[in-house]
Amino acid sequence: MSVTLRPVADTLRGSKTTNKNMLMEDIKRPLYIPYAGPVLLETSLLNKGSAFSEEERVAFNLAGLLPEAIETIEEQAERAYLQFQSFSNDMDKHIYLRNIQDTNETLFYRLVNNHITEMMPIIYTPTVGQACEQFSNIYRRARGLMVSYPNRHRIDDILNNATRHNVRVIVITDGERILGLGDQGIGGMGIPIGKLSLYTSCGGISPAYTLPIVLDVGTDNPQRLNDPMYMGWRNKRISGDEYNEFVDDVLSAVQRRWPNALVQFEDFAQKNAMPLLERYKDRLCCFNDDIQGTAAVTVGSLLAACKAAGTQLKEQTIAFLGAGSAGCGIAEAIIAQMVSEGLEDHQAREKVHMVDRWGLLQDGMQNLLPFQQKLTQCLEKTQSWCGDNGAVSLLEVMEHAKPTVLIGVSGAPGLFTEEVIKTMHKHYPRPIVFPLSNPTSRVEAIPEDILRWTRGQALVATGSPFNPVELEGEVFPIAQCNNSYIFPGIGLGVLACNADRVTDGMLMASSRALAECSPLAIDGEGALLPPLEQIQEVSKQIAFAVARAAMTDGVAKMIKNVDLKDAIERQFWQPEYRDYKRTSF
Ligand SMILES: O=C([O-])CC(=O)C(=O)O
Ligand SMILES: [Mg+2]
Repeated sequence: MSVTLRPVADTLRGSKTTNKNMLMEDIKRPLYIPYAGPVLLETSLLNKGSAFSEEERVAFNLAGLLPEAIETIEEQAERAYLQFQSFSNDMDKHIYLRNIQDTNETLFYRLVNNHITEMMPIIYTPTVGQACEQFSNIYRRARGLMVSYPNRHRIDDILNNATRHNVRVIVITDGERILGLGDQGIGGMGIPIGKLSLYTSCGGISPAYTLPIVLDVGTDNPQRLNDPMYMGWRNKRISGDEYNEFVDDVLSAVQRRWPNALVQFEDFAQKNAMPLLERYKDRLCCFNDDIQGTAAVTVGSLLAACKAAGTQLKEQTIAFLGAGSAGCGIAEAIIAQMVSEGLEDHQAREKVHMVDRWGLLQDGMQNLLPFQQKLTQCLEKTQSWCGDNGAVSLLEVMEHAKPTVLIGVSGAPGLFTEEVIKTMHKHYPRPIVFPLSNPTSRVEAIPEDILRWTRGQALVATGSPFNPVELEGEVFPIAQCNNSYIFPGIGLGVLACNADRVTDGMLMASSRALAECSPLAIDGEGALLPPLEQIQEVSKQIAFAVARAAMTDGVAKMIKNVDLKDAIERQFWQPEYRDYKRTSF
């Protein structure tokens, strides 16, 4: 079933102004542009292809460069969709869409927005994972910035070469932990490109404001290093001081060049992800999507599930498989929410069980990272749970802690076994099971199995998209609990109120706003998360909550008396062609 979200303009407080009209006026205003002829056709942000009008074809020296027919964007999108459908495999579809993105961005977004449910898995998870692995093999055109270590002496020059000048959102990776696929070197660029496509498609951030960056610091992936096609710096990864100084230099240069840009850290390896976030969160407007974005969407989904069941998060007992920075980030966000519901910090921590490859995190364990040390269980509680080797396995946690919620962020496929799930179900009739690892090939268990093992009683959400499951005549929709429900709204909110930091309060606000949009929470039945067709409205609601939290936390530089919902509507870019007027060339 589907729920109709009221448009953000109706649901949010404030005067009833005609946001849509204001936006249409902006679109109607002509753009004065300094390009003509083939250069204009090759400028992807401005190209309209066959939609250039007769007057524009004359004014911009395009006569004879285009077919006779003058088309609307909708007609162009229809043709592009037919071509898209003619490809039988997802990689070819991905290459095809990326090509449209590189030649006509407005058309690309119109097409994607028209078919968001079908195309999101092609431009984003899971197909983007394969596109990262094969990045050099399928390479066509330059996009974004590749800042390589050998070029470290000219970082400012590199940033000056960006084709976009007014950059407001940057997604940056060093390609070391791409989804669950490990080190892909510069192939990691596929991820910032895909994430930023969603910033535009789902969050209405103009593509002119977005910039993907990959830090080319080498790769330790032997397949990439030995591949004659590999296009990155053919070198082992730099590390330690060398790495930190390089990242510092790049981020300082970014801050000088675009002081107002939001920086999203993406798919850094565990050893760097949390330290980078700690180093920059009070210096830059930034967040780490894998730690904080995943945490926000997971807490939002859990809040929705609890609301539907008439309980609170503080009443749940949680188990994690995967105690890396993403898992621990989610755990801390869950604990913060439980504390806000009235638990003491230590009571909340007792409810959260982190299991990694060495078993349950317990007091006194060797080699724990600082963020893991806060998430151990005390030995008095767990000593009777131990197996023969002194470690406590996931199965033993299921047996003894009797969790109601199981979250997988391990990147290790198949570890939610039948025995694990059935043990959980034995103790709790309606288990909540979120195998979140991406892409599809890394999922801890497939939804169909989990539902079969629990006779349809589990509430399942995954990180990658899965089709609904049919079981004994019933159809179960599978929510995609992916940070893509969160980061576009955060970006929109940050831009709408000119925030200069991303605070914990803003992230918590994004979770709560998402939970408010859940069909299951609203109606007590249906999908846990809203359908993708509603993602733009969801992003606006999240943006509103995020901007309000930014104001409360004193990090918004919004001019007084500006209506926030207007600011969000006005910020929201839609793929429409604008009229062009010629300026002097
Ligand atoms: O990209 C995605 O689908 C979610 C994500 O951030 C990750 O798995 O690293
Ligand atoms: Mg990621």
